[in-house]
Amino acid sequence: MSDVLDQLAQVLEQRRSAAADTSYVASLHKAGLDKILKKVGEESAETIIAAKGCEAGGTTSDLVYETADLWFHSLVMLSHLGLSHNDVLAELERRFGLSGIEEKASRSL
Ligand SMILES: N=c1c2ncn([C@@H]3O[C@H](COP(=O)(O)OP(=O)(O)OP(=O)(O)O)[C@@H](O)[C@H]3O)c2ncn1[C@@H]1O[C@H](COP(=O)(O)O)[C@@H](O)[C@H]1O
Repeated sequence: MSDVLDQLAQVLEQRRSAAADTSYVASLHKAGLDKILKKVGEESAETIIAAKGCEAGGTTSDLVYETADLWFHSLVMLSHLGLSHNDVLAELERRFGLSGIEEKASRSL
């Protein structure tokens, strides 16, 4: 499945120099970081609402759809700043197996 992320990262990179009137991603890059962050914020809020709806007995498909929107716009944000999902995956890999409780305790030493 990470093939999808690799392929999407390539497309997002290409869109940094594409015409804004033919591509949604290019239009976000052209509009700039503040516009991209606004979309990340909106999609975060929509994901929270979908998760609450899910807990209240709503469909899981809404939550999956909104989370995909959030991930997608987060990937555009990373790409805009010269980063990719690989940077985030490397950080998750570094943390893998490290208990969150132990990590927090080590910060207060
Ligand atoms: N995965 C996505 C993807 N997910 C969501 N979206 C778009 O993100 C937008 C979500 O915004 P909203 O739901 O808030 O809708 P909106 O009200 O129209 O948005 P605004 O006008 O408020 O900005 C919609 O236009 C969706 O179509 C995506 N657009 C593109 N991709 C991928 O990016 C690739 C490149 O896209 P283009 O750059 O458009 O060719 C595509 O081939 C896809 O793989």
